[in-house]
Amino acid sequence: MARTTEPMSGAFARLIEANATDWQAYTQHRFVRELAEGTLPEAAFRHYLRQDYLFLIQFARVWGLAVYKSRTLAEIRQGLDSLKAIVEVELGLHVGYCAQWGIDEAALEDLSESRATLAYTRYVLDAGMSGDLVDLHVALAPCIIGYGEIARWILQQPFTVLEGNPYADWIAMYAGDEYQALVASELQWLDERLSALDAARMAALSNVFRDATRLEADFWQMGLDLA
Ligand SMILES: Cc1ncc(CN)c(N)n1
Repeated sequence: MARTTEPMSGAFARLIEANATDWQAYTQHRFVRELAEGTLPEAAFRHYLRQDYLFLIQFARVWGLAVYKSRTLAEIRQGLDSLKAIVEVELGLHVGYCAQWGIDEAALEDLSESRATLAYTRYVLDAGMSGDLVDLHVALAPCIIGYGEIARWILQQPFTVLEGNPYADWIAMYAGDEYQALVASELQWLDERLSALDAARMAALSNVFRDATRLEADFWQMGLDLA
């Protein structure tokens, strides 16, 4: 598990710096702190897990859109690999994990999306539809890179308790090497693309990043509120 949070230094870091307050409100949200302490009410976590299943389905559509928005074969492969990873691996793991929390697959099939899930997922789809592949990846960054940072942050906090913490598996999954490698490759992709852009384009992307970050924070809040 990754136990250090080295500060980011590439072009993507500029998006975080420009939206530091929103980024902190998301990555250090009360939901995250209570996960780390193991004090999060289980009903809140179950609600989050259910909605996250619906989130992942929409997330698969986002990668389908990324394939469509690709200009090169390498980009098509990247989108396709991510789409396959969600549909063939992540959703299966999520269903298995939900079962451990007493949520069976039939119950997942029956769910309807909360407003926070709708708002966030459709925002990302729209950012991709109306923009290009960079807009799409920037809208996804709070999701992909954010969870990696959250897991690393949790491991560094003095209040974090892993022993006997019902959420320890969840923390380990996002702090684990496999997820952290995904984060590193997404960061590299973004750093390469963003470093070539001018200030006006970066300012527009910063707004996309800010909105998606706020919608991630709302997703945590939705879990706390059981909304
Ligand atoms: C809402 C949300 N955001 C991010 C992730 C992790 N990619 C997730 N599973 N769910």
